[in-house]
Amino acid sequence: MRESATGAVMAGPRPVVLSGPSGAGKSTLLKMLMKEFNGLFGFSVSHTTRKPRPGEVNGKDYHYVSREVMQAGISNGEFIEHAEFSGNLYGTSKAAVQEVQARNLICILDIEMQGVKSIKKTDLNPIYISIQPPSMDILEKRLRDRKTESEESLQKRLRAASVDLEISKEPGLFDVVIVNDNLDDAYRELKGALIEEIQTVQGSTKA
Ligand SMILES: Nc1ncnc2c1ncn2[C@@H]1O[C@H](COP(=O)(O)OP(=O)(O)OP(=O)(O)O)[C@@H](O)[C@H]1O
Ligand SMILES: Nc1nc2c(ncn2[C@@H]2O[C@H](COP(=O)(O)O)[C@@H](O)[C@H]2O)c(=O)[nH]1
Repeated sequence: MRESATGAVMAGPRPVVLSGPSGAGKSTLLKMLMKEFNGLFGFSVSHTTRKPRPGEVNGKDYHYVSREVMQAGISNGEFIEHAEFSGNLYGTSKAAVQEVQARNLICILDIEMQGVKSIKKTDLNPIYISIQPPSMDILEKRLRDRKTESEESLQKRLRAASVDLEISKEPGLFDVVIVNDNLDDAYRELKGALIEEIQTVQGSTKA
C-alpha cells in the first residue's frame, strides 16, 4: 500500500507516463494498447482550455474547461500537475488518476515535458516513456497531415518539440525512449516496456 500523489492510499499497478512531442504518436499508440488490452488500462482524462477537435468527446478525451475554471481548480489544489502548452492550459487532476486507480487499472497519463518534470516531484512513481518522431521533418509532415492545427499552433508545437527532444536527452529522465518510425515496431516496443505491469494486472484479475 502507498499514499499516492492523489492523496489516496492506493495499492495496485504502477501508472505510466507517455510523453513526447505533439504529433509523435502518443495517442495512436495508446489507442492500440487500449484496444488490445481492453479493461487493463485506464486513461487519465486531463483538463484543458483548448477547444475540442472534431470527434473528440468531453469527459473522454479531455475535460474541456475555461481558463477561469481551470485556474480556480489549480488554486484549490485539485491538480497533480499542470502546464501551459501552445497557448492553452493542460493539467492532470487528482480525481482523474484516482478514478482509474480505484478500478485497479494501469493509469496512463499523456502529458508534455513540464508535466513530466512536475510528476517527478511527486510520489506517483510511474514508468516514464518518451515517444519520439524519427525526425523533425517527419514530425512536421505528420502534424500537417493530421489537419488539427492552425499554422500558428503548428509552429508553436514544432518549437516546443525541438526543446522537448533536447530535454529528453537528460540521463534518467525517461525509463524508455521509443522512436515511432514504423508504427508496428513502436507498438511492439511499447508493449515490451509494459509487459511486467500487464502480466501483474492480468494475474490479479484471474486470481
Ligand atoms: N508510425 C507512424 N507512421 C505514420 N503516421 C503516424 C505514425 N504514428 C502516428 N502517426 C500519425 O501521426 C499523427 C500524429 O499522431 P498522434 O495524434 O497519435 O500524436 P500525439 O503524440 O498523440 O500528438 P498530440 O500530443 O498532439 O496529441 C496522426 O495523424 C497519426 O495517425
Ligand atoms: N502537462 C500536461 N500535458 C498534457 C496534459 N494533457 C495533454 N497534455 C499534452 O499536451 C500536448 C498537446 O495535446 P493536444 O491534445 O492539444 O494535441 C501533448 O503533448 C499532450 O501530451 C496534461 O494533463 N498535462
